[in-house]
Amino acid sequence: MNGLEKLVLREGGCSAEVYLYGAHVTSWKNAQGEELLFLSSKALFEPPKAIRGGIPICFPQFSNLGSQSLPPHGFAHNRLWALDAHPQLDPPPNATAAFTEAQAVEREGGMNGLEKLVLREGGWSAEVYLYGGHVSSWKNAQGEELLFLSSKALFEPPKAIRGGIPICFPQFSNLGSLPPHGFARNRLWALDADPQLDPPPNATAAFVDLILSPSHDDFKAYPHSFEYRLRVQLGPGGVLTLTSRVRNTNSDGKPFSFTFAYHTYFSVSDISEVRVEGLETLDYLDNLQDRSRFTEQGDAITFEGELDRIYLEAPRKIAILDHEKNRTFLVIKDGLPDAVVWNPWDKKAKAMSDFGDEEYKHMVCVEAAAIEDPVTLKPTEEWTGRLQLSLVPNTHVGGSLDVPNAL
Ligand SMILES: O=P(O)(O)OC[C@H]1O[C@@H](O)[C@H](O)[C@@H](O)[C@@H]1O
Repeated sequence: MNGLEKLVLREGGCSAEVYLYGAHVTSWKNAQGEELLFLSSKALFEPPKAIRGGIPICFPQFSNLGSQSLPPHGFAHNRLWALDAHPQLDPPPNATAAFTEAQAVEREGGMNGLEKLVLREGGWSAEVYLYGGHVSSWKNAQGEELLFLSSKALFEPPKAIRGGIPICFPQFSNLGSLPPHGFARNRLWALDADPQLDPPPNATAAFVDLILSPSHDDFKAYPHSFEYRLRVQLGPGGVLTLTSRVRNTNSDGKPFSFTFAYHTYFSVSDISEVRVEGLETLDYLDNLQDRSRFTEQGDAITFEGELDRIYLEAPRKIAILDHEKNRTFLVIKDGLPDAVVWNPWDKKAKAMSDFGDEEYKHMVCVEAAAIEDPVTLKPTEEWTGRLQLSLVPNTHVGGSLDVPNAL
């Protein structure tokens, strides 16, 4: 209500709602959806007024039984509470009980005061900025950063963050009238209080749900109503999963189309030692040659210069082998038929103000995407595009790297 943030707990068909304002439980429903708490139809969700109904917390004073200087029932019910990242209380013994993502998610001030969420799971961590719905960091249990983030990345809206996982939506590159890569990466997303998606079955996974709806200006440039929900989840073994759900909420009965990419920047030790496997023999559009169509000939993609290609109908799994680090990134994609591979090399690196001259040596973008056939949604239809990233050791077989087995 009134933009106040709430958390929704769900368990076995039952649900409860908790507002950060007042730490106020406002709803408790049985599996038949019947409300069990009273909430006045005239309740105001307007701080500093307390919410009439639900479970207000009277603290540090009940009624007027105390100091005259405290308001009746104290002040806890009129304050904005925060998610507690270190609750010093065990999770519920019943693993199916719902508890807030506060268990493993910390809300912190990031660069330039932009807010970020930190997910933690088994020593691994990931960071997500509300600005851009942008994953800026993914670290293993040894604290090594697995995503590339430029030392010159600007955290200055409306500039996109250079590195991590920018989201290209509703347009990839300049394939349309919108700014390059659309606008999702330059907007402030909100925490999604009602993600309409069950919590991960594994209760230990840390996750956060974000939502983006078009602003007035976005609507002028892209005249469609949509809800874009993004879940970022860090699961056991450090598996990082991004699930995007875009719904057409147009009331004019019109469909709309978009192109999309998870523009993932992987951190690699030396680009000239990197191989991308899984895209061999595919057709691709070469962005460096007016998007002309070619067929990949080599047995893996290696890098000796600038490369900027859209591989069409790419398989679900792609591997990025980092020879020097003896490790492989596995990219698993669903709902995303294409895959972009990009390295700017030296000249283009120098031309980018938010990218170090030599940094192209330590990054490669492999982007799960939907480009050649734009996604079209009729009103009420929803599209899901999922990206799953994991890290495995390289397997050497007779001197060559045997990734298909790992896949
Ligand atoms: O500088 P931007 O807008 O973040 O784009 C970076 C690159 O993104 C890639 O996805 C494109 O294929 C490239 O052509 C582009 O240069």
